[in-house]
Amino acid sequence: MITSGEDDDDFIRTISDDDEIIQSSADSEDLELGGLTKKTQNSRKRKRSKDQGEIFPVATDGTYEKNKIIKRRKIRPGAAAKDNGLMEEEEGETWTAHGEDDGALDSDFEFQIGDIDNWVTEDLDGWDLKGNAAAIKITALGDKKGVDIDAIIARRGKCDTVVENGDSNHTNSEDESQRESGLDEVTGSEAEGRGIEEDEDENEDQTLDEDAFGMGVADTEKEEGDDSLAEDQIPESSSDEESAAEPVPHPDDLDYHVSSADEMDVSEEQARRKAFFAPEEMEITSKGKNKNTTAGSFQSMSLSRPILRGLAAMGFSEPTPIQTKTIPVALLGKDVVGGAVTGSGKTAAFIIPILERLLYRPKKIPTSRVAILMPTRELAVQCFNVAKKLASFTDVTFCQLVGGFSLREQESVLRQRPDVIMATPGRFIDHMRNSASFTVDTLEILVLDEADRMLEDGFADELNEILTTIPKSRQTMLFSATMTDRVDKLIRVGLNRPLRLMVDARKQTVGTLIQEFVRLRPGREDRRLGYLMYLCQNIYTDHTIIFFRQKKVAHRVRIIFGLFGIKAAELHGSMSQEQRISALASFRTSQTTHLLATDLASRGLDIPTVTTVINYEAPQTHEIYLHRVGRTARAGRAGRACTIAAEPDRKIVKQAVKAGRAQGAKIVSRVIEPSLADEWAAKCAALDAEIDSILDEEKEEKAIAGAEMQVRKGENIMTHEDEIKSRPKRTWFESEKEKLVAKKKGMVELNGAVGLGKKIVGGKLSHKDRKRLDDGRERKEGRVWKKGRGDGVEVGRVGKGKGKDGGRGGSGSGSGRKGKGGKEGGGKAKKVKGGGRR
Ligand SMILES: Nc1ncnc2c1ncn2[C@@H]1O[C@H](COP(=O)(O)OP(=O)(O)OP(=O)(O)O)[C@@H](O)[C@H]1O
Repeated sequence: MITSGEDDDDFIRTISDDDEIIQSSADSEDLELGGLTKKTQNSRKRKRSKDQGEIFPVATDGTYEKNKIIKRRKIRPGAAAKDNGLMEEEEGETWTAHGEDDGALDSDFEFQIGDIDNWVTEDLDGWDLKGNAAAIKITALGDKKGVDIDAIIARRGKCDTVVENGDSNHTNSEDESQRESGLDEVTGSEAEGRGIEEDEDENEDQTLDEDAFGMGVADTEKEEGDDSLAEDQIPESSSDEESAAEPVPHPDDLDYHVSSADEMDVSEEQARRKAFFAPEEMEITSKGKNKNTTAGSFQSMSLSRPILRGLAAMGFSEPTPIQTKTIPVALLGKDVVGGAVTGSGKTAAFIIPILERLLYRPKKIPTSRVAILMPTRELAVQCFNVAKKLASFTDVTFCQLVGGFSLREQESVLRQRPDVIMATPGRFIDHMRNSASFTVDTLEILVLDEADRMLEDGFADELNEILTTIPKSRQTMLFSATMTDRVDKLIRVGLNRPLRLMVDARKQTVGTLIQEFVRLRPGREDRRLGYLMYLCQNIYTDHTIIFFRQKKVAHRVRIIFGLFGIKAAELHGSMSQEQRISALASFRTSQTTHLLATDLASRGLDIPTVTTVINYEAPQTHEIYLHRVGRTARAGRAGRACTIAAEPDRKIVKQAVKAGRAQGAKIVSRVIEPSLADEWAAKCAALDAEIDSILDEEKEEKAIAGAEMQVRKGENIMTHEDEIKSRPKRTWFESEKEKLVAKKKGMVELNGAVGLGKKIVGGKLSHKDRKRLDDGRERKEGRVWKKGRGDGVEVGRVGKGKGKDGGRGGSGSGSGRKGKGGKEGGGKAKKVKGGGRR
């Protein structure tokens, strides 16, 4: 609806602004579009088109219920950036303190990636959903591959290592029979023979409760004492540089921990939520039935033919429950908060309506209209590929802005104004502030995927910055498998009366997942590796992700796997972006059988072939446990999660078992004969010296590679000195100190003060923080102009006068962003909206 006569040419309110749906027929000649007749609309449309304005309709059931006409876009002249192919090189990565982002959100981290095309990464990552190995062209990744640990292992293996490979050459059918034979060998809970105990009937439950570790969830008093003991042990048992923070109950776990006082808070919180969300709050079951809406097929959603063809190409015949709920609402342009268990199709739930809406965009002038933010580079790449596939029969264009890839290549892609931008928040802000070719003024849809993870990483300020900079007339959709209080705060700041669409919100793992626990009795904690080796050599011999709390341990175990001839890949933040992509690709295509990962891989990764997740130790929180085990049993497939648990893991195991039982999940206890684990532990221990030599060799190779990189960097600087000096300094929206404070705050909220104290005292600055501090020093030396809101204000925490909801107040003044040519810009003073968003 047009707000006023004067600005009708500028702005027509969206359906989300007044929540009013105008039912109309597409066939009607006098169709009302936002209060105008079609005829009038068309004439306005032509006028706007002339004026470079845009219309982005909100459609549902094949009809436009209301057109959303956004503010006339002020096209920023494309900067005449000269891309001389120079890339800023980074120092080699080092092991960083625990709790670091694993590099996932490091906007500063940049690699030269050779031939990689940021537009089309299908060749790059080969995440072909059918697992087509031929589609993978990892070799095109350029020369910054990092040190090849496999080559070192192979080289040393030839010289002086002889490792008996045990039973590593199992076929799949052998694995299956091994798993089944375990089931046959149920020996009762007291026995320590190999086998599995099924948690099937009441009596057996009791036996498990008494004996199996973590299963006695009813025995609260006793276990309360045990827990405190376990907590005491945590700092001891994980005291290296990446020591893990003490587990504390997550807000999501409140169901299991609330005291009566807490219950009051919960009900208050529920009341607040009720007041905030749109009244149509919907909860449905996994069967897709809901009294508020009609469950339907994709066809009944009246999606356009190109979208239906894309769905068919993906093999999606019926929508999943979260898709059934989300797509019709998102097509209306409404804000959405979506929650559903892992692997339930949340990605397509927001991609499909976005594509449908984009089909009707004006095409004359390319415009970036959609931004999708997600916590890790891997997820952005994965989402990019899903979207590309779904859009195969459309002309919608995409790009990805993720850390680890060339800023300048991304800038040149942005200049082509792709319709959809998939990004990690850090890199998105970097471009938002520093790339002349990018403006967020035209964005109409914002998606925050895995929002809770983005907040955990201390990126609340970044998200706030984004939410308060993108036009508030946008549609915002937020998704996560878990909802936390921090997510709720974000929702209040960034969303407008969202519809809350929850699917099986209380069932926290999928029904097709079997959860196994292997108990390490007190005194046997140091045999953990032996148990893992036994499992991976005999039971879970392929398609298995193993999660570690510490990168260092993952890497060491990776070497051990290599020495025993197990084809394994690792994935964590101490690897270069190319190594990460290559590792994932090899695992996706079964070139490697095991993926050894940190929690970098715990969220969102969708690898349909994963049959097993092993937790080398329990994660810090129940919430992370849910995400980890959610890497298997996806989209209705079967899967197993096997957690190796010792005393320090008791609390998380207890929560997992209690939650699992509450939802009727299958929980089993696997008993492994101690002598078998001891045997493997001894074999591994015998390799200690060899592993240390391999690590030394790797260190040396890294040092050489680092030195070579510095030489190349020096040469580049000498050759292109003038151009480099003429580049405007990149800016950041908050000071380094503020950034560190925000990060610490995020950690406190997630892990409690104990974990934080350890990290600050013992931890060292991450590469990212170091670089930011360096940048800060540089900025102090010279006057640097920043782009965007508040143009002309010196770098720092500018315009942070927040409204009630965290929106930004104040007004920008002046102008002057240094253009690519190095000239101080004389751009127009830009009006900055006062008050918070909603
Ligand atoms: N309608 C559908 N029919 C069949 N398969 C589907 C459908 N929608 C999605 N899938 C498949 O389900 C799997 C999981 O989807 P997706 O990765 O979007 O889950 P998710 O809910 O985002 O999980 P997570 O919370 O772990 O990120 C993917 O392999 C996807 O191809």
